[in-house]
Amino acid sequence: MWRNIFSKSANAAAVGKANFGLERRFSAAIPGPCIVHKRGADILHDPWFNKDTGFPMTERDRLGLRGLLPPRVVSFEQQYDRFMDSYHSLEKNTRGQPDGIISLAKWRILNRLHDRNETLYYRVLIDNIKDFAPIVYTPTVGLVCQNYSGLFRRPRGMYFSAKDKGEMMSMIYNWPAHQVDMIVITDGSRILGLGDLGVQGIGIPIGKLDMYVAAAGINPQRTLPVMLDVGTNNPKLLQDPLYLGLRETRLEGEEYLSIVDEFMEAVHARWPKAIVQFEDFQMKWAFETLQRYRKKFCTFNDDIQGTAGVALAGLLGTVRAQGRPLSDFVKQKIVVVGAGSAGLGVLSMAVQTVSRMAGSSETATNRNFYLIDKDGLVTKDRKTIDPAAAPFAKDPGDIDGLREGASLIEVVKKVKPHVLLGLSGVGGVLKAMRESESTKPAIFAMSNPTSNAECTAAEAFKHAGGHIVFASGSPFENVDLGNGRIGHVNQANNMYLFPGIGLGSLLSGARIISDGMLQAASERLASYMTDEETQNGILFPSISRIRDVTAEVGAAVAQAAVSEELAEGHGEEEMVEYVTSNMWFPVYSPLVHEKLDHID
Ligand SMILES: NC(=O)c1ccc[n+]([C@@H]2O[C@H](COP(=O)([O-])OP(=O)(O)OC[C@H]3O[C@@H](n4cnc5c(N)ncnc54)[C@H](O)[C@@H]3O)[C@@H](O)[C@H]2O)c1
Ligand SMILES: O=C(O)C[C@H](O)C(=O)O
Ligand SMILES: [Mg+2]
Repeated sequence: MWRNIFSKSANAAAVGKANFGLERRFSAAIPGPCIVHKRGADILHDPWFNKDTGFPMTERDRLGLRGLLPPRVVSFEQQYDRFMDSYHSLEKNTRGQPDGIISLAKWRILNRLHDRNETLYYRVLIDNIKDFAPIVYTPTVGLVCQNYSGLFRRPRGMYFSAKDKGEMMSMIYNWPAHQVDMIVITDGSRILGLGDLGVQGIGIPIGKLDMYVAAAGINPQRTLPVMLDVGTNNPKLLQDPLYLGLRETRLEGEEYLSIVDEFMEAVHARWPKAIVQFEDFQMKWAFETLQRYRKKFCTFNDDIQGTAGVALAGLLGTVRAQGRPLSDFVKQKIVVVGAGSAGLGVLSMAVQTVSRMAGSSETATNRNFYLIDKDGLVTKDRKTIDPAAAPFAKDPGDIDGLREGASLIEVVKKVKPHVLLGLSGVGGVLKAMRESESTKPAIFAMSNPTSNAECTAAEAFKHAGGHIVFASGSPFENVDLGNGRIGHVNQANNMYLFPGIGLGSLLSGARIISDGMLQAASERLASYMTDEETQNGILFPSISRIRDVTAEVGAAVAQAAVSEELAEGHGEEEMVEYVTSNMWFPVYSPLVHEKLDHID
């Protein structure tokens, strides 16, 4: 019933019964044969096809592998168990060492498997997503990026640099896969909350695409991580002899945009339907590239749009957690700290939602939202204000004694917000939240990685009170509040949405990714939780349910695309089933060799 509250929702309309008319893009759970164009040792060295000791004898004969492997054939299950045993031994052997050392050791063992045998890698990742996501994704991926030049062994993905200008249209054909569906690109300029890491930021697209495979069932052979190396302004990296990127300061202005334009043209010339996700671009380029490409290509910016959808789902969940009707969202007082791509993305989606609920214009619905950046409360009195932040600047007449640049603590004390949402990496305000007007105030410490979180979960429950709702961008353990009470920790991370946004767009064949599709994604995530869960402060599902959540989100996105006539129709009832049945799942497929000169 709750799902129908958004009466103007883009996904509300049931759509026609016709199939999308697309060929099935992903292999189904029962594997069909897989065509390979190589033989012998070349297959053993190709992680897409390698089965290690798992090649059956018939296949060893067919592919010229006899004698290249020890004679015993080991089953997939045995290989799986052997890997997990090694992983658990590593856990035991590193116990007591510093966290960073342990995390990197875990990342190395997983990365070695990734480089050797992708089928086994993705199977262990999917089955153990709760334990492995914090290693291949946030927070360890941040540490990997920081140490990337030293950790580098084998390349993964593609690197387009400022030196490749004029070459990209041909370079794109160097990528070995015939079809690419999903691309995640970064220029390394704002990696999590760690700043400009230049070429080392490639770890982020790799980690995001791992989540696409694990959560959305995108075939890994159809994913492409991309680094756009336009230099770095990080003085440490510029002086580091081991640094693997261009040792030049970043391109700016038209020079910068011409590189991104060339990349986008090259990608879409080869794979016209590929979806491009922009990730961890500094704010000015995040907004600029989104506006530049979103009407022309199927593309979205995860930090602006994915984050906004996840935060909105959490904000709506907070209203439910407070035992109030969803329509009370229009009355929620929300303080957002951080006026960057993420904070502004959240605010604009929240404003759109309030204006839809209240049936009023967006300018009239800003009253309850407060924006704070490194210079304090953002008001119209500010001398220079970023155009993207301007719509959220407070009217000095509206802020009841607060002034331009008021500190976070002043704002929280005065406003007594229902929700404090951090996307800036700054903390220190928790005690003030005790004075919130809400019976169940919410704290969203969304900055990543863990070291940049606005506060830890334990600090939040200790200082703001055991009754709060808490969510963080990076994972924390639940908190023991004593007397058998548990402070539940939610992970408010865009990983709950971007895989479904990509999957739903891909399967529907949508031409672009519209606001309606993003809104549908967010609402489906919000409605995924039961009333009982939200009342217990559980706003987001456990990550172990991420494949199921992603199927739901993907279906909502596809339905919204259909109802906006951005894609062709499909019956609502079958949509989740259709999406689920198109998810790739890692099993060994029989390999069949085909000579390349037999292909047209
Ligand atoms: N949980 C998630 O899903 C998620 C998604 C996107 C971004 N993030 C995290 O959010 C953070 C910000 O990302 P972004 O893209 O908006 O970055 P950004 O660089 O565009 O913006 C950072 C903002 O923080 C503000 N800031 C810096 N110091 C401050 C201070 N002392 N007090 C108040 N504000 C201050 C800056 O003025 C700026 O407005 C990063 O740590 C990122 O990892 C999390
Ligand atoms: O990468 C993440 O974990 C979330 C988000 O995209 C971020 O930039 O922090
Ligand atoms: Mg990001």
